[in-house]
Amino acid sequence: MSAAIETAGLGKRYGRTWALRDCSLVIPAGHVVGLVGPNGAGKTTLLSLAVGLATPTAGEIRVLGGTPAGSAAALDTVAFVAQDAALYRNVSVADMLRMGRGMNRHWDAERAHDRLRELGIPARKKVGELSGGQRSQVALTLALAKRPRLLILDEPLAALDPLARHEFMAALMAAVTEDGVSVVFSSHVVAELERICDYLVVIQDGRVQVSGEVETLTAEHHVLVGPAEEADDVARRFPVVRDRRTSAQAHLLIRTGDPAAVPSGWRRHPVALEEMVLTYMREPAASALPGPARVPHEPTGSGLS
Ligand SMILES: Nc1ncnc2c1ncn2[C@@H]1O[C@H](COP(=O)(O)OP(=O)(O)OP(=O)(O)O)[C@@H](O)[C@H]1O
Repeated sequence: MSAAIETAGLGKRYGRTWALRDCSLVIPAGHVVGLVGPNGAGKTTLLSLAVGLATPTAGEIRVLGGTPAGSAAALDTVAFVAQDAALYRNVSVADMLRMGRGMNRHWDAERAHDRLRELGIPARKKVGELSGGQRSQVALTLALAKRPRLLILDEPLAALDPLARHEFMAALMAAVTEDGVSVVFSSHVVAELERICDYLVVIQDGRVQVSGEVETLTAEHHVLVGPAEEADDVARRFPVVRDRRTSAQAHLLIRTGDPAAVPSGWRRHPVALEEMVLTYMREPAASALPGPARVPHEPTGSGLS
C-alpha cells in the first residue's frame, strides 16, 4: 500500500528553533492516524509541511505515494482543516461553498449542501453566527466536498464539547467508510484516540518518538511487575520505556516484539493506548528506543522463560 505521508530527514527551523528535526516517517495510506505530543512538539509544523503551507528547511516530504507536498497535484487531492476551523467569519456558509467550488476542480456541491441540510446548518448564516461545533462541521464539509484522498486536520476537536466532538468524529468516520479517505489528525484528546484511530504517531520536541499501527503498538507494549532486586537484570533484556521502582517491587513498561518473554517470577500486564501515549509524553528519553523493538541482549538463561 502506498504512503499517505512520507518524509526523509525532514526539518523545519524558525529562526534558531528547530520546530521539527530529522523526521523520517512513513505513514501508510488507508489509516486514521492520530498525531499526538505535548504543546510545542511540532505537530502543526509537520501538518503544515504536509499540506504545503510551510516549506522544509531540510529534507523532503511527499504525500499519496510520492507527490511532493504542496505541489499542484497534491493540492488537488489533499484537504486541510486548520486549527479552530479557521473560516471567514463575515462570509455566509453559502458563499464559503461558492468559494470552494471556484477553487477546486473536483467540487461536490450536492454532497456539501446535503451534509449541511442533514446537520441543520442554514447556508444563509454567516460563519461568525455559528457555534464552534457548527463551524467545525462547516470546515469538515468544505474539506470533504473536495473529495480528497488525504484529509489532514489540526486539532479538530479542541474547541468542541463532548457531544459536538462525538458528532464531528462520527461524520469523519462516515467519510472514511464511504470514500476510503486517509485521515491524519493532531489531537490532545488522548483518551479518545483508541476509539478513533488505528495508527499513531507520537512527536516530542520536534522528533518522532514512536509511530505504528495501534494494534501492533498495544501488542508490543507491556508492564512487567516483579522483584526490585531483579529489575536491573530484566531492564537490560528489554527496551524500557518507563522504569518505576519501590524498595520491593519494580514496574517496567517495556516494548518487545516477543510478548511471551516474561521472566519467571514476574507478571505481565497489558497497557492501554492512553497510558502508553502519556508515558511516552512524560519520558522524552524514550524517543531513543528503536521501533519495532529489538531485544538488545541474547537471553542468558538467568530467569527468562
Ligand atoms: N511561525 C513560527 N515562528 C516561530 N516559531 C514557531 C512558529 N511556528 C511554530 N514555532 C515553534 O516551533 C515549535 C513547534 O510548534 P508547533 O506549533 O508545530 O507545535 P504543536 O505540537 O502544534 O503545539 P500545540 O500542541 O501547542 O499546537 C514551537 O517551539 C513553536 O514555538
